[in-house]
Amino acid sequence: MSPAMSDQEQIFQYWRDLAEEHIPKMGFHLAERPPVDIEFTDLNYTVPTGKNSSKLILRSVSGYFKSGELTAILGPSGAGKSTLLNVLAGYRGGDGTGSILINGVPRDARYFRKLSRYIMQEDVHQDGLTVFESMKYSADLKLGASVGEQQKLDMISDILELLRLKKCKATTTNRLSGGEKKRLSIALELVNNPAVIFLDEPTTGLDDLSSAQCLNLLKSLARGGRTVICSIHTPSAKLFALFDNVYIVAEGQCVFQGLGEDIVPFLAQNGLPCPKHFNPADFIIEVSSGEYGYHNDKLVNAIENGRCKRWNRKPPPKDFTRQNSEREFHQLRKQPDYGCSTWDQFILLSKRMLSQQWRDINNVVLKLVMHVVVGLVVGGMFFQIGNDASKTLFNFGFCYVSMIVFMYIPMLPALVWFPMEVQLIKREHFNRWYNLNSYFMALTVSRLIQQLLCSVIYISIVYYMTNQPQEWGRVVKFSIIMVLIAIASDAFGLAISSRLDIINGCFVGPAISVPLMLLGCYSFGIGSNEIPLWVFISMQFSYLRFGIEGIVSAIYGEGRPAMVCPVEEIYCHYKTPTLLLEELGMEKANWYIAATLVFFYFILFKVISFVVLRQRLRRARSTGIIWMVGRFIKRYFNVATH
Ligand SMILES: Nc1ncnc2c1ncn2[C@@H]1O[C@H](COP(=O)(O)OP(=O)(O)OP(=O)(O)O)[C@@H](O)[C@H]1O
Repeated sequence: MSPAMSDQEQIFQYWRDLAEEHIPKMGFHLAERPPVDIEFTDLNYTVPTGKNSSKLILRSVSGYFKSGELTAILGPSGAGKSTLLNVLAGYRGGDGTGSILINGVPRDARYFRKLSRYIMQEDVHQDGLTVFESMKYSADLKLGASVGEQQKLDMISDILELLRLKKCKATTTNRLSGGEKKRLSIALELVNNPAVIFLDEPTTGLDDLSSAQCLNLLKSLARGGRTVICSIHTPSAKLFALFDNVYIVAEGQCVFQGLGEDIVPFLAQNGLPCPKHFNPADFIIEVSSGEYGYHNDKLVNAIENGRCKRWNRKPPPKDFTRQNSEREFHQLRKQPDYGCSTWDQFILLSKRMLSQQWRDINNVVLKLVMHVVVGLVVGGMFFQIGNDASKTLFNFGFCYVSMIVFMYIPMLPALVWFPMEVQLIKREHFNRWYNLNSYFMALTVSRLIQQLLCSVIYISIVYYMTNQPQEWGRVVKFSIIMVLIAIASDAFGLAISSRLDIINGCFVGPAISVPLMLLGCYSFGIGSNEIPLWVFISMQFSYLRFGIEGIVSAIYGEGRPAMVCPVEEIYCHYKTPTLLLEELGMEKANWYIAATLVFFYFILFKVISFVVLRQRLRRARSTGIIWMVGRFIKRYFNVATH
């Protein structure tokens, strides 16, 4: 060590030399990348906080993040680190202003997303898949058929080796430790060798050793010519020495940008000497938090809110030329948005969803057993009444109960499961794994298979036990309408939960079902002529109305002959099915129309959840009706906060 070095510089040098020995070497398949430098100027970002109010989170910040460097965005809690990262990655951009240049050219969000990856703070992974399978799906989706099978396997092996995940290759993702989950998040995004990697707090929840290993890995990725930018909470001196560039944010403004070891002279120049043996990262964060009085304006001015490059004195890596980068940019523009076609994505996603569903064997068994038990209970309660003319109204009760069973059983799991799934979709879709069309098609198909199986089990039990008409036509029609109700209810649950979180969704879903059920049965006992016009119009919005019409038509419609009146009964009022249909207000009900309308609602709910999800993934603030409905519910009926 040079004797001319200050104490802090010597400490820095010591940690840096030590870290150098631990930086892993890149595998063959993570070849070096041409440089992608990011420069931003006068970036402002505002979020709405109320009807007429907003909050300015980023205030005219500027900065320069070079390729080949590991950059840390540091700052006190709430300073705006994650927001800056989100805006730079393009994850949020709704109400932002300012310029972002990529290699000196204004960022085109669409192309930029092809060369960057964003690793979010939450390590949510696809349950039920092993580490290797997750990597394989990632490779198949992102690289498609353009890369041979053996090449993909070699690449996966390289990445798993680099991230020390080889030993847990066969472990399912839900059994991984926190550090392993974090490394898997990084591994999944390394598959197509991105040039820019954003990471939101990659060391949160990790112990010192795992944090060091994680940052060493990021450093090695940066060495390969990538631009690696992460937000991070106060790192130890040892970790801090790993960063090539640090960007400190306080109150949405930049208070320092440059080499970590230059923080000490920078602060000293501004009359804030860092105590000896004090971690400069801790000190500047304490200063910007106001521990030693208010100095932020002075620091922001000194660093020109990020415009000053004086402290960013590290030369850019030599090996990469801008020419290469421009060539790569040009090629990127020609590349399709996704690694494989919509059809291939659909096949891969369906395969993934189906294997996840069937591997969660406890859930499959629970669903099947539940349908058997409910079937036996309903069948037992309405035992052998289907052809008994003295129990016709009671049998109508069976039809109604079956419809409610097929509404609640598919809807409630969708309300609970989908908000969690949305977090995964956000990550995978943002990082260009697949488009939403193929995801939705795969989701629909994969859920349909289990629903069909469960429906067949329930229907076989109840239809036989309750002695409904043993005519094939009626059996088929009853089964079809029941399955349609089930899939429409599942789609209804997904439509709600694609906008709301679990708590609000579980409140709103059943609450909306109540009027739908009431509208479904409104005319019972009064006949169709007595229905007020406004109720009649409202009834058209209840898919359950068409559901019950379909069930009743299948059982009693189309000229069913008179039922058997038991000898012990003197008089059976509803012996003739047409009389029952009149009293129910369903004399004009037609099974084909009812089935078509339930199917129409299924499609409508699917379209709603698709549009809502697309809007959420785009992260654009719109004034659309769905956004407003979501805001309204969150604002005035948010049971999650009460
Ligand atoms: N949608 C929003 N509505 C209102 N305020 C918001 C919103 N998003 C962020 N903020 C506020 O903006 C500020 C910066 O948030 P951000 O998450 O970027 O901070 P951070 O520096 O990453 O904090 P931490 O280190 O605690 O994660 C915080 O005060 C936060 O409350």
